[in-house]
Amino acid sequence: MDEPKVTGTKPKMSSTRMILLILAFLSTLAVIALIAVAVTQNQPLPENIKYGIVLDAGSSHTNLYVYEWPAEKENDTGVVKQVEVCKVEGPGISGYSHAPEKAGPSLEQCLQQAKEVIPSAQHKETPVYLGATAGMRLLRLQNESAADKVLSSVGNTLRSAPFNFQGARIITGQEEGAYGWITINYLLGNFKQLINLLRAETSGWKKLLHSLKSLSETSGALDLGGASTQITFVSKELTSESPENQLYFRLYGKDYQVYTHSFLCYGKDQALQQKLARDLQTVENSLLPDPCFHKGYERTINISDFFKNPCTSEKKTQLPFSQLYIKGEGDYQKCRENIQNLFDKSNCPYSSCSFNGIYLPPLQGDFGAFSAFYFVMNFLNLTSEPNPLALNKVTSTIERFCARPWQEVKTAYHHIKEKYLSEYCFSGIYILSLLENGYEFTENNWQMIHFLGKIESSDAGWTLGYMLNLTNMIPAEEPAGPPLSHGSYVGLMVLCSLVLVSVLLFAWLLLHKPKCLQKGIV
Ligand SMILES: O=P(O)(O)OP(=O)(O)OP(=O)(O)OC[C@H]1O[C@@H](n2cnc3c(O)ncnc32)[C@H](O)[C@@H]1O
Ligand SMILES: [Ca+2]
Repeated sequence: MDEPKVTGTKPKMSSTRMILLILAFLSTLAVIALIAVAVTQNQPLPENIKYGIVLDAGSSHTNLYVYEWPAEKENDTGVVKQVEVCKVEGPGISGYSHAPEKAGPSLEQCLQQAKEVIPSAQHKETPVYLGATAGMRLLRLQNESAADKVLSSVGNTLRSAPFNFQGARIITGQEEGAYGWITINYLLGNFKQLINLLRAETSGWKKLLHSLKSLSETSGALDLGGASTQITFVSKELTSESPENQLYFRLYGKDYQVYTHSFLCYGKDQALQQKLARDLQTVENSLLPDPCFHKGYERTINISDFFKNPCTSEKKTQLPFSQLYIKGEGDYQKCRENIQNLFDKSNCPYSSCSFNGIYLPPLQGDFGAFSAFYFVMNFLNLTSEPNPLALNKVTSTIERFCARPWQEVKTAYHHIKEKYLSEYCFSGIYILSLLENGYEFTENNWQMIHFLGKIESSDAGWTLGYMLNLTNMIPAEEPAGPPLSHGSYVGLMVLCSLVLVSVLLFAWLLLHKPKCLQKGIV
């Protein structure tokens, strides 16, 4: 009698078990699908690269830079990098004042190079900017219409290139200083906030600690061009005495109070012109013994156009000769005394000054010194990092170099352009004088100066900061991003799924108490 009951319940039990088994199987499948979707959906997309071009039309020459960055990370810090630099043949654009129509065509070869680096599908959307610096500032002072013609010629050439032309203009000395400061701090990762560091998958503890140190610190910027020089740094003691030297930035959620000044005529070429103009005041005949050039070195200078330059015009004198013959003496001490006269320390209308009555708050923090600061110190082997050399070592090296006869120097460095080689002695002494007499660096804070040409693959200079600003790539506030990195996100998904499977399994075991387990428990 009992038998039918037994045979009646048995199939019912196994079908429930079957359903549960199917459910468990399906939920496992669902979890696997969930993980698969999470992994593939959040896979970093193949990188969409964007490009930008900036032409640095300096006084001595023009450089074209191509930058690239991943489109998705536009607002992150430190993602833009230089992928190409092209040196334009010939002089800087201000050197075309007598034939302005030739200024534009001089850029064509480098534009061609940019066309080859940037995929043609992206040419139209790639912005191109030209910023002219001190050479054009001087030309504008000397001959405004010539400066306009030069700018219009370069504008026409850039407009006819296949890129997105965004303008060709003379930037101010303030901009030049500020963008140089932005460039080096962006490249050094000094604008990085803690959240960015935690988000970055690649940053190890070492990197994290290094960046934590610099979280509250920025590096000052020292730029030495051919015609002007800039000093820019964050100063806590910045007063409102001289508003034209004050800048305020809010970058990535932090406020910066920055001091900047650009000294026109204090780039290394114009400083030499100024020095010669002073020498011409006292010269007795057309022969000038010059302690800033090597013994045995000779150079002839044409006097006719010499005083047309705004950097020398104040010193204009009538001379009974049209050519000046310079004869090198190679005397560090005499040259230093001669150059020191370029820095007028006699009058300061502010609480503290650098020179020529220009406000300078107390120097603060590290400084990155680039352009000719780097070219010259690098040639003299004085850029030693990470342990910068002491000031007395730097001075004695320059002194010894200047004392070497010109023939010996020429033979030792026959591969270096004679124009550069002949001026390293003057430039080395000028750099020391500018930093020590001008800005009052001493042996105590000299080692805060780091001479740098590049930071990773990018040249130190104002161009990157200029582009970052004009393309709105440096936000005022910290951009909101995903709270977790891709790796952490996938890990979390896997963990959640495993917990889910375990819970389901546990629930099933509780509901059904398989005999084997019951026995075990009993
Ligand atoms: O900023 P401005 O004043 O407009 O000038 P620039 O932009 O043309 O100035 P650079 O920094 O390019 O160069 C500064 C000076 O260094 C010189 N220079 C460039 N490369 C050099 C090298 O390898 N060795 C020595 N001097 C160099 C150049 O001729 C200038 O006199
Ligand atoms: Ca420059």
